[in-house]
Amino acid sequence: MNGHTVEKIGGTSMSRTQEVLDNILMGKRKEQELYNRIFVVSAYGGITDMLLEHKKSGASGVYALYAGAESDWAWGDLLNKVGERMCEINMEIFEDDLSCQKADQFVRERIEGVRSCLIDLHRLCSYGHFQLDEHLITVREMLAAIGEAHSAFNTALLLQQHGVNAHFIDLTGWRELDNLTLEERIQQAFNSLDLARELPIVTGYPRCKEGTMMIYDRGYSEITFSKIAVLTEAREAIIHKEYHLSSADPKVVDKDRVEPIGRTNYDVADQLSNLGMEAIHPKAAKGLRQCHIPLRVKNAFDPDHAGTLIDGDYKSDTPCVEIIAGRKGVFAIEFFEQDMVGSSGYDTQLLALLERFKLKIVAKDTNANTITHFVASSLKAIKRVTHAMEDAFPSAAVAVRKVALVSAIGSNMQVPGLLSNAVSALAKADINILALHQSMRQVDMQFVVDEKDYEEAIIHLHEHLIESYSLPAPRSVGAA
Ligand SMILES: Nc1ncnc2c1ncn2[C@@H]1O[C@H](COP(=O)(O)OP(=O)(O)O)[C@@H](O)[C@H]1O
Ligand SMILES: N[C@@H](CC(=O)OP(=O)(O)O)C(=O)O
Repeated sequence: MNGHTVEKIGGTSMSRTQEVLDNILMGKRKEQELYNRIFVVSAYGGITDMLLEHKKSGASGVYALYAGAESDWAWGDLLNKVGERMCEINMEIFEDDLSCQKADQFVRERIEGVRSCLIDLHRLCSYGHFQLDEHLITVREMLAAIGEAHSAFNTALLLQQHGVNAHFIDLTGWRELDNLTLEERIQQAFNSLDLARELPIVTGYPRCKEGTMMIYDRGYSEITFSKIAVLTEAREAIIHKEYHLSSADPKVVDKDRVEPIGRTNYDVADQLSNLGMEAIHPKAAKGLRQCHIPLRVKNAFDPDHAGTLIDGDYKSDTPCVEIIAGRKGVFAIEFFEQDMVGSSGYDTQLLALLERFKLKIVAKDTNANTITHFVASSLKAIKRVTHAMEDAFPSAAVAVRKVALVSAIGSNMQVPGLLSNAVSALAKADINILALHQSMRQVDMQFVVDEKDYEEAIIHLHEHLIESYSLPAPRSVGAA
């Protein structure tokens, strides 16, 4: 294990550049304290959404317009807008004209390079021998890369202006003819770096043989971050976020009511990430967990606070709920088939269909004749899969409903009474529970509610299970 840290700055935080510079990148650090850190940066907030598609609403970005080919040139107009937005960001960051010009020139080169590839591909595909579908994943990779190249280039330039020996580490493989694996690309970049004297600012997007977007898709910068931490044997991995990892989303529960979480474990982090909260990408957590590298989640704007320490072994001393988290916009696909009773194999076939249409399963439940999958995907994909289910099982009834999931999560929840408290908190708030799940490991209790009840459910569960919760007194042996 080495003495350095690997640190990731998310897109929302990156947009507050001056604060990031004052709190994280430089702060009050003296010369030597600036080094022995590796920074992995995400694209500025909203940029990847414009390049690909909006992460939450699904609204089309350049990629979606190009892939959909609904309008031949709409993607080009949007690509212009991305370039303009990037140059606006440059202007906000760089006070001197020379640096701003350098940053604008960098943006122009990348945007125009990608544009000419996309136009050429369009032309090639007009002959029919080249099929657009076969190249879309490469298009997606190329577009995504521009966002992180921009933010990493700017951050390195800004630090150099402040006298720091910062290096722009471009893992996007721009105009490089090699075809390296992720591991090879990282090793190649870090082989010749002296971490004691050089501060690497690394693109959160890496181009690699495996296909970053194909395997990890959105949120990929956390994979890069985790792989770098593992390969360079970091002492600690740190994620800087917009908020403290809190007992509930501070945008839903009043900021004064939520508490930062001091410690938790990777099991809890997986549950959060499954709900889309992305405390850390599950595939990123795996590498860190296996190499025993502790992960710290810090609030980018509260630098003196130690943040949340996540490691493999932690269990809270007393049983409690640590976080209330949830996800809106989930579709419940209910598959009802009376012939299912007593026979097996239905589940395997349904899973194969969900896999074929690349639907992300967030939760599922089953009984004698019904299997319900709760999935997070676009309505278009849901319609496709339900039609496929109806075709494959003509006598089954398939119903779809939009719902929300709300979970109470904790590293040690094995105490009687928690579930009944949760259910009564929701009942008191007049919230109808559509389904509920709890596994025997008892790291989470999950409630399915109508989408309109999402916020209220989080607020009430937080109030009753965290704010005003005290452990039930143990029952004495022999009590009546
Ligand atoms: N328990 C929680 N603690 C902190 N933030 C949360 C929690 N649940 C949801 N969030 C939301 O997560 C968002 C932060 O997302 P984040 O992944 O940090 O963005 P980025 O990666 O762009 O920095 C915030 O907008 C916040 O509302
Ligand atoms: N910018 C990319 C990669 C990423 O990880 O971003 P963030 O750290 O802001 O979630 C995305 O939006 O998918």
